[in-house]
Amino acid sequence: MIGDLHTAALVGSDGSIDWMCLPRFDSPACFAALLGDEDHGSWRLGPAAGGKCTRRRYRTDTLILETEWDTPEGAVRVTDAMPPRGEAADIVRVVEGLDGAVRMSTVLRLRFGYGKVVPWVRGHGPHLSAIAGPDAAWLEAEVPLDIEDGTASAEFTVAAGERVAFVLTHHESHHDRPTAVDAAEALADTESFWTEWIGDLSYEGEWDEAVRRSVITLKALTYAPTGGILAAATTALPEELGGVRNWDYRYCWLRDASFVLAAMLGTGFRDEARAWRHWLLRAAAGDPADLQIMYGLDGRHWLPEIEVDWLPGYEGSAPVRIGNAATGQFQLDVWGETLDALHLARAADDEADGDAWELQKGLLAFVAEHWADPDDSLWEVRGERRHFVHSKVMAWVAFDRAVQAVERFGLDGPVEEWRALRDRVHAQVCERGFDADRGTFTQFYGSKGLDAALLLLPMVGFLPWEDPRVVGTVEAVQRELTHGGYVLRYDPEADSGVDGLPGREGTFLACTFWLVDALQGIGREDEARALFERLLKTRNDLGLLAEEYDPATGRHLGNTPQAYSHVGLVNSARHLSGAPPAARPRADARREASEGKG
Ligand SMILES: OC[C@H]1O[C@H](O[C@H]2O[C@H](CO)[C@@H](O)[C@H](O)[C@H]2O)[C@H](O)[C@@H](O)[C@@H]1O
Repeated sequence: MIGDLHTAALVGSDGSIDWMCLPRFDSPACFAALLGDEDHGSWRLGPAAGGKCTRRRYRTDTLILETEWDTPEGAVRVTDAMPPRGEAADIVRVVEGLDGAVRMSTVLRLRFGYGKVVPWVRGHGPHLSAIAGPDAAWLEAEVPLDIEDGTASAEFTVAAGERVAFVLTHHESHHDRPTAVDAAEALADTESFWTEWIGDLSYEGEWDEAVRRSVITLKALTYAPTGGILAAATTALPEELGGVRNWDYRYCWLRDASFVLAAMLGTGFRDEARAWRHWLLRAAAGDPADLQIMYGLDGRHWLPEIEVDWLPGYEGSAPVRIGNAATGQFQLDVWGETLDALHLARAADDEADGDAWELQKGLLAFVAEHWADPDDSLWEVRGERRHFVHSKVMAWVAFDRAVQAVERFGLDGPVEEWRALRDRVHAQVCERGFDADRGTFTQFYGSKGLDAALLLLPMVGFLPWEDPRVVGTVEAVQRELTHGGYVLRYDPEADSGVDGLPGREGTFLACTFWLVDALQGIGREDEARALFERLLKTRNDLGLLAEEYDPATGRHLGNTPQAYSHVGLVNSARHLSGAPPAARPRADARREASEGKG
């Protein structure tokens, strides 16, 4: 991935950019080969003989990608970057001869509108323009280009020490052509931006390189103009190859963003936390009953889900979806996660209240009225609504953080009512959500299934780590919900199918990081470390993680790179390096546990 905090592009190991939406992450793609073939839009730049690179890496602590090929003719490097956004979006690609003289080729197929629209492509001396509908792009190339059927291509030779630069600039078609950036200056600006940004990192634990790459990836998934945080940079990468579990993640989930915020605050990035809080206050303004579980990058509410029939999908995994119908779901956990994130922000930042507290009181009134309703859960199931245990626990979190806001921070509110609600939810979960015969909490009240989200119960302070019900749950998840040593979110076949979808899916990387934290929390540190090391090996060659992983094939599944997974990596590294594995549980929960009460 390269990106400019407005959008991102995915570059293959063959030097082809196969995914890119312009001008924003959630705009229609102009390169959609990832979900079809090269005719759905791609830009290849590499040796004319083709093939995968010999090696690639990010230039230290930046999003500047260096891809190198060793060939029989010599060696060559392509450096790709998107400089900080100025007048327009730019992609800079610089070919550099390292050894010998290598024959190179480039083929640019711009296909706007998710691969459907072939633009008019015209040459203008040393550059070309491509225009269709609202989109226009200009390519500055230092080699002559052939143009045929909307495709621009060139073959050229680079000898050691020579450089050939390409700059692609996008703008709305009704605007004049923006000033093209200078490739060398743009690379220098990109390097300065990232190097300065990472300077705020306060992490001093083990696995420093992996943590640095993960926080850079999280930053790259933020939309700078609004502070919104995306779940992932792609749509429709399948959770099962050939299956239908293909969703659009180019939006801001309150849950995912709350997790990112906690990881960012834990590693010293307060500006991002503040920007996200402002985004949240704008997005959630209005009636608290209308709070959505997700919004667009700018806080927009309407994200209708449609299926794109001209894209065959990644390795034939159809449908390709744009938009996300989960927008309209009731996921009770989101209120708890949002209130927890604002609670964390309050503890870290003096400016965190004001309007934010008024919003929180409104959210609490809603939870007080609806915590006993069945919901769609954090897994956004498309089956029947249930009384999901994790959702109820997050309602407990909502009231717990409200009580703490009054007790610790002196804010105003009906604290007695919140205390009473907190106790009622706690008692109900312990009575109806725990299966004493199996010694574990269950996915929903009365369920025979398990849920990896139950690993979070001690993390949020619902019960202490040493409580036998926590230990039993961690052990049950490890025993029954793992595949090849990695954790599934839940068993889609338990309870006659909970998610309403056909097929199965890969193991969920965020949940596997939660198991690392849980093993450490219950005192099995060696196992936690071994699992963490194994998880690090699932990163791709650039340190990136998708949403899911198939241990049988060693392949990533689901959208990529995914914020959830990188949050998991950062948090587990912090915990294993000595940060407490959770906000410490309430003293009274500890006491109740030791007295054997619910
Ligand atoms: O499994 C069905 C659901 O899958 C997606 O949701 C998942 O991704 C979200 C974004 O990272 C995450 O917040 C959620 O916990 C995950 O289950 C998809 O977005 C849903 O539409 C779909 O129903």
